[in-house]
Amino acid sequence: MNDQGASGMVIDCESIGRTYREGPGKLTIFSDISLRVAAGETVSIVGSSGAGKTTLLNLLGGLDQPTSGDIRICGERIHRLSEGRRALFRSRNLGFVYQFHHLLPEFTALENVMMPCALGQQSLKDARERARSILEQVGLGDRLAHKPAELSGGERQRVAIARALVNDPQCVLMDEPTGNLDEQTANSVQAMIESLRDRLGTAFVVVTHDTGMARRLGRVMRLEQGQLHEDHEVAP
Ligand SMILES: Nc1ncnc2c1ncn2[C@@H]1O[C@H](COP(=O)(O)OP(=O)(O)OP(=O)(O)O)[C@@H](O)[C@H]1O
Repeated sequence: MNDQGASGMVIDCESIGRTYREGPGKLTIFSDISLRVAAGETVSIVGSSGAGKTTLLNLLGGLDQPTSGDIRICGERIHRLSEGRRALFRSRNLGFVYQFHHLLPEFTALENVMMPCALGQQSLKDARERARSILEQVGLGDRLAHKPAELSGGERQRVAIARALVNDPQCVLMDEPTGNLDEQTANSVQAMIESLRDRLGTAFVVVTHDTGMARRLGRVMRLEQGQLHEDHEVAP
């Protein structure tokens, strides 16, 4: 696991911008966004559709390159790493959860959660033990051998969260983690994220349209018209 760099921040981005080419012109989504997230902190990012929330999350996760500015994750400028080193860095330090679980249908819950361990140094036995333990922590100790089709929507999302946590990342990036769930299931997944946050000391950055969930998770930032600012109306 990397340390958190000189600033002590898990995420420290300074004045980042992302511009897309659009035919002969350019589309600037944002040009000057700064964000710092401390170890164990949970930050939700809200904002209207098309504001650039997913774009920002992809930059934080090293899945996209900024047009300008500096992104440090655990002290490392990920956008400057080669593709191979970036992939390794991501697998060691970051976890990802999306609106749709993206589990592999032919594998069991346990095998799906073990997958990210394949990039690491762990033995198969250690990886299985780690995956089993994290599945127990998300309340799925009795669903290890179930394939995704044999799980409910909420259970699948719990498996996806367990998979994001299996390598003990410093930070988990979530894009609409409850967006595909009914209200009751969304509430239970949200409660689980809160409990993991309190127990594991992992930082979470959660993109969501659910301002109620954002408020309950803690610090809320709003991305609007290219600006990211603290949202005190939504904040508790
Ligand atoms: N690869 C791309 N090329 C050009 N434009 C893009 C690309 N990816 C995203 N965009 C544009 O960037 C803007 C921001 O998109 P983004 O998906 O980040 O918004 P969002 O805030 O996450 O929206 P939503 O809440 O609807 O998911 C949109 O106008 C989108 O059309």
